[in-house]
Amino acid sequence: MPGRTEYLVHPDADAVAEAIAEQLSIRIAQLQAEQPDRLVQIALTGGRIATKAYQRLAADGPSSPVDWTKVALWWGDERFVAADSDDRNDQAALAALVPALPLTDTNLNPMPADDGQISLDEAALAYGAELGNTAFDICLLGVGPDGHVASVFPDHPSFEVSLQAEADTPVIPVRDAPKPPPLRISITHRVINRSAEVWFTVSGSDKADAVGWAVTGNKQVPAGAAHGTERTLWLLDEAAAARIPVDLLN
Ligand SMILES: O=C(O)[C@H](O)[C@@H](O)[C@H](O)[C@H](O)COP(=O)(O)O
Repeated sequence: MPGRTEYLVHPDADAVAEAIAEQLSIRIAQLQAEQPDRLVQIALTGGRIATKAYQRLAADGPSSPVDWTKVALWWGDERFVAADSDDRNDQAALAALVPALPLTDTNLNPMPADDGQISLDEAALAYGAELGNTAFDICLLGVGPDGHVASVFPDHPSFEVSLQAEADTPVIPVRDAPKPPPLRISITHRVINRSAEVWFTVSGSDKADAVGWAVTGNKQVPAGAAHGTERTLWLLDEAAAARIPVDLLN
């Protein structure tokens, strides 16, 4: 069952990135205070706004209220390219966070890269096995202008497969993605929707239609079919929030 939905609208993209970083610090620290004996499970997203938020978290560094040694970082999707490719979603996050925070390999769960040995299908299966039944405390999701989340695209086989994913295939290979590069690995709606909290991170007027569709329950867009079991939080700038019905914002 979907939990409550909340909206935090900020003037511009920089303010949204600040808010994502601040909200993450607060919520992770809260979870750690409540349950000190376990790792807090976070799924990261690629995208410009999330990257700015990671840089902000890194800048907070030692003054952060979060015990980063007790956080597990996952990725919601990845471009199936070489490990050192700038095209990978994890590169920006790792470049910002790892030098600044006490994160070691035990905290990091990047998706497999195309090393010329592992196939796309094997990579998706391997990540699914690593993930197992993990339910994210927070699953961050960027949103494309078409309403895609992770690497699940509208009017594309990935969406149907994502909605129908079985427990033993929580992570899927994606081919012919409409946004390059064409080969990708993605968590499915099964995984997204078992997260306690799903946080959408969105900025820019080109996202306004997609946001409007998603928040009014349009199940034809991947973002509209994604929600947290406890909370779905939209972190947006005013331009991206332009088509959210006023009564939802109040
Ligand atoms: O794998 C990708 O191609 C990106 O990660 C992509 O899915 C991104 O998350 C959204 O398009 C939002 O990106 P922006 O925040 O940059 O608009």
